[in-house]
Amino acid sequence: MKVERYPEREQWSELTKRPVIKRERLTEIVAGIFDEVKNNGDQALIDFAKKFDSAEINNIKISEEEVESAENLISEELKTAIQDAKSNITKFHASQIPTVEKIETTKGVVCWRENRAIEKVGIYIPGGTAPLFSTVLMLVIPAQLAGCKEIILCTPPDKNGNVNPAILYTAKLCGVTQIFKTGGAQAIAAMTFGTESIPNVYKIFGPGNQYVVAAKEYAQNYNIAIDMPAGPSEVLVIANEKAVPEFCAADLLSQAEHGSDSQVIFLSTDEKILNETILETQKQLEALPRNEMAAESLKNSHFILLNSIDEALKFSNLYAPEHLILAVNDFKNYIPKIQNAGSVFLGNYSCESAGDYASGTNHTLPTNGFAKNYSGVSLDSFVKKITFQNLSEQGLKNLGKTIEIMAEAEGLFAHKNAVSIRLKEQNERI
Ligand SMILES: NC(=O)c1ccc[n+]([C@@H]2O[C@H](COP(=O)([O-])OP(=O)(O)OC[C@H]3O[C@@H](n4cnc5c(N)ncnc54)[C@H](O)[C@@H]3O)[C@@H](O)[C@H]2O)c1
Ligand SMILES: N[C@H](CO)Cc1c[nH]c[nH+]1
Ligand SMILES: [Zn+2]
Repeated sequence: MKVERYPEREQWSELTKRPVIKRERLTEIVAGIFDEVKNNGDQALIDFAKKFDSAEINNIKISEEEVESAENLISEELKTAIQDAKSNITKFHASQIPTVEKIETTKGVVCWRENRAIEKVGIYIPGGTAPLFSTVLMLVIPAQLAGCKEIILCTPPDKNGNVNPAILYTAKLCGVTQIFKTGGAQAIAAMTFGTESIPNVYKIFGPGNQYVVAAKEYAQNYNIAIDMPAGPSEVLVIANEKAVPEFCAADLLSQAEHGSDSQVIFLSTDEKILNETILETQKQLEALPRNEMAAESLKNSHFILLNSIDEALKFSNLYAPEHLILAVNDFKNYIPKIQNAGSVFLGNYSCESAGDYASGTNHTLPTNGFAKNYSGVSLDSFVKKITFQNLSEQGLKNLGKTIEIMAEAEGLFAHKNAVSIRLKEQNERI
């Protein structure tokens, strides 16, 4: 845990660096895994499961019986919670279904856009440090609402060769039937090339560790689209004198526990709140079960005292956090100043876990500064938008001259002629 008081602006870029493995090293590892999967298909996935997950598996595809029996392995309480979360996530994402609007740009010239769902999509569900069945909801619900025809799901096996029953239950609840036991870069490679068991897809979605993120980036060399770089979790909390240190510490730890390469940042304008939050973070860390990861992650994390909330927001926009918590009472005044963030939590009661599980927003979000240029997953991520236009005879007459002049100026006479030939015909007919 590093503490900085009023750092100079020149120090800010150092303070916004994430603890990442060298990109060249990651690409080298991922390229090797892609080659193996391309050449050896399912056998490579079986070998990688042994190497990386310590799992002996024979079949990559999870059988219907395995999926069916998962329902009996989880509590009724958990099933109800998953269904509650599903309902909110569905409500929020259904509200993103666009309506088609036809626009007459010039009299007789009508343009519009229609959505078409991406036909084949691959969903990655992380399973290394925690079985993230909540991510199944976050990805399959918008895929189904968008109308994707084929949705396949890959997730790593545990060391007994099994997949957590909550992942299987949630997948079935959301209507996914093709589930495969493979994780990491090899799962991304399998969805890129296809194997004997796993179909290839057009777009790959889902968060994961640095290997998964690098693999998704690499998959783009093979004409595969991806949602975004959604890597190790991060949160930045901005707190003033009205913040509650216990709440801030709990939020910081909630993201720190995701992995040793997660990063949490605390910015405060109040020395007392800063000091109390540091103490509270230590105290809550000690009381946390399975706290090794959070303890490691806190070593990469910064607690920083700044002069004002405006200054904190400038820092935050430079950092571009996956999650931003504004633990200030007058948060409304600051919303317009937020430029770069994946998802924002306003006020003392908007804990980040709400967005992780059940408020309705999507938790698959850009990390590592990519909130500067990417959005989190939404219904839009699962659709392509096709533009349409219809020009009436009169419409082309109205716009034709403009097109002809521009085409001629670009030296593209065939373009010009496509208009002229029609207008000539029109004139001759009149
Ligand atoms: N940004 C987001 O939206 C978001 C959402 C949820 C989770 N996350 C993040 O997802 C990550 C999940 O990571 P995870 O590790 O728990 O699960 P994971 O499923 O992403 O990765 C596990 C896989 O990593 C591979 N792997 C592990 N060590 C390797 C090595 N040395 N070389 C090559 N491959 C290796 C293995 O194949 C293993 O199956 C966490 O960092 C979490 O913070 C991010
Ligand atoms: N915080 C993660 C995104 O960074 C999502 C998650 C899933 N389960 C718990 N948390
Ligand atoms: Zn989380």
